[in-house]
Amino acid sequence: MDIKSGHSSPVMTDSPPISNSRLTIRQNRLPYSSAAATAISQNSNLLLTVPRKKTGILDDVKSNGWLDAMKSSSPPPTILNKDNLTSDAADMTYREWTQLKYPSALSSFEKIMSFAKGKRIALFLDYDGTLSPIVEEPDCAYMSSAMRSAVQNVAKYFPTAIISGRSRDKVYEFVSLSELYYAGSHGMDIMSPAGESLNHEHSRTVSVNEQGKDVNLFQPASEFLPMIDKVLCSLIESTKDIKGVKVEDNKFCISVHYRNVEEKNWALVAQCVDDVIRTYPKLRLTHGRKVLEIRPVIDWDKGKAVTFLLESLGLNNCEDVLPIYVGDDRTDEDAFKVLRDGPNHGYGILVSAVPKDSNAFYSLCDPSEVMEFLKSLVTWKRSMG
Ligand SMILES: O=P(O)(O)OC[C@H]1O[C@H](O[C@H]2O[C@H](CO)[C@@H](O)[C@H](O)[C@H]2O)[C@H](O)[C@@H](O)[C@@H]1O
Repeated sequence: MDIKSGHSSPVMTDSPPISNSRLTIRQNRLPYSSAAATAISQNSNLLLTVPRKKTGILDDVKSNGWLDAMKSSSPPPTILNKDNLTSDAADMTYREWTQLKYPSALSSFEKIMSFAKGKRIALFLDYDGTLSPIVEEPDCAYMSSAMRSAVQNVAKYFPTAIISGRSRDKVYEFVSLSELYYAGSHGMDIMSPAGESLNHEHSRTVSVNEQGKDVNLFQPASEFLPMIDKVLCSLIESTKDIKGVKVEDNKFCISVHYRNVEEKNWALVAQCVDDVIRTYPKLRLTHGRKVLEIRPVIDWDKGKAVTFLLESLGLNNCEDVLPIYVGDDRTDEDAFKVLRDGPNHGYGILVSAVPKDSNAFYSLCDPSEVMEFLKSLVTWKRSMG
């Protein structure tokens, strides 16, 4: 990769840049690592008494905490909505969390807007769990038309980008608003609205299908496409007998969903993924909501995509700019961190119905509150004249 410019550049890194809280298969030895395999092959007694892949998987995965990471990756459906909290205690804990740690962006709206006064707002929105509710079937994560209108309205006043782990095509199909910026594949596939440029020497112009309008693309991981395609085929093949698994092609990354897999088979899903990707040191694995995500080991994530887009929009390092990022997933933390610690100070807003630690400043409970927040932004902007 040879990307030279004043813009942030993706750089190959040797070790997987994953935070400590995020457990990975590679960091946590899985059953049947090469060391274990060597030990077994050197001891024929062991070979007889420890049947490969039958016992040991669960024990090893459990002792590494890896299965716990898979279990805790998404709140159970019973507590997904604020109206549905299972007990008064849970309700109280959530309220304390919003009061003491991550205040509601709706209750704090005036405070946020007093800080925004005289500033240009740039808006970044995650898709799944933020604009659409989490559902069992990834292909059915539709956005309501009310939410689409809210996004459309807010984009009339503020530059708005959708930043998603999904492929850009897929998220564009769901959102269907041509006036937005889109960053698919966790920011590795960035597209300007028609007629706009990303202002980067390595962006390229392509015609988009229906109306043949020109858009500008930036794809820092394009050299990994052949490898990702190969891994995609292997993963589809190796998991085909596990009921409920869904392998999703997100172009520059792959999602292996286990939401609909019986919990007793989660270790098997992990094993299949590890078996395939262990021979690809240029790929890394992260955890999403009941999903294992495989992507290239480049120094690029949703946070980098936010910085790139601010640069493209000429809003980088400007004191009169307030970026706001709304997201629900672990991968959104990279963007929250950039807005919290980087030169482009702004607000991360975590969408969560359960208390959790985050680099965000504020919180919203669910997509319906996200919609309310977007509408409030529009009302505020109109009231400013
Ligand atoms: O960055 P995002 O827009 O939040 O995308 C992250 C992943 O979202 C999707 O999976 C999640 O939502 C599904 C639909 O609600 C749900 O069934 C699944 O369990 C969740 O993990 C998407 O399918 C993935 O490809 C994205 O990476």
